[in-house]
Amino acid sequence: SILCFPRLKCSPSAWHNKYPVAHGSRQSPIDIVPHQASRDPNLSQIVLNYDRCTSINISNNGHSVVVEFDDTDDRSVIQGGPLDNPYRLKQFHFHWGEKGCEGSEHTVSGNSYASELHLVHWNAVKYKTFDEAATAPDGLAVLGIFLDTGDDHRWLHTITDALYMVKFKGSITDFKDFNPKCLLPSSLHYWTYLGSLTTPPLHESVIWIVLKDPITVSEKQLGKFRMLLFTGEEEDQRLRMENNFRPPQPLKGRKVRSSN
Ligand SMILES: COc1ccc(CNS(=O)(=O)c2ccc(S(N)(=O)=O)s2)cc1
Ligand SMILES: [Zn+2]
Repeated sequence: SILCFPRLKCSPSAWHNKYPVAHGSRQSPIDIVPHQASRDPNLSQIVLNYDRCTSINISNNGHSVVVEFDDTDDRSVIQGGPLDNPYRLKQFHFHWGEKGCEGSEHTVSGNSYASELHLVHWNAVKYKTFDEAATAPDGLAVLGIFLDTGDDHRWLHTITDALYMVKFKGSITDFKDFNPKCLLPSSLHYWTYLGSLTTPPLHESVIWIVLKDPITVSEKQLGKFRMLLFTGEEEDQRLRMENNFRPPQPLKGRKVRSSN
């Protein structure tokens, strides 16, 4: 369909043609309505053990900018909360808009944030590889963090300073010694629900943990993400990477739980 014309980006509303699960029963993102979320006293706090994490590289995959980690052992994991065992950190990436009032994937009572950071983890206790976990109902745990605009974020410059190196789709460069702990808000209070990847292949394999409190970054810092391109160096068309967020999907009876 025209919505998937090779030169144009394939829009979310057309994804169902190639990925019928796009109309599935546990798709992400969703609109989170705080007072409709059920406080669950059995939900413990989430624990992030990122102290020995090993970042490897930063790349532009044509959808977002991605920082990948060494996930060959349990050196950096998320556990607790809704998770039955530790999940290994594999990568983090961002979603953002073309202006500050939209860009996040999850919304809160219909309101968008300027951007959303996703830290992707996989269940290496139950599954042998990330790809196997990515197709299992409890295979992935993605920690979502909202980005609000305001003052400069004191550590985000380590990422935004590297973005010029990965301007084009398919570019990649070393990115060592980055600990994502510096991108966390002060509170780890969260909402959690069962969902999916928000980009194709849209696998319904994600336990979502969305932090209630946003971090603050400046418009200037966010603007640097918008100088990335969806297109490769060899392509004649230059499409700026922005609005790489999927809109909220039907809840279809799912329950959103809230930590205390
Ligand atoms: C088996 O083949 C596969 C398996 C898995 C993927 C995507 N995996 S991924 O971690 O890059 C993510 C994509 C979107 C993410 S979001 N916005 O929901 O956090 S995470 C691709 C091919
Ligand atoms: Zn994402």
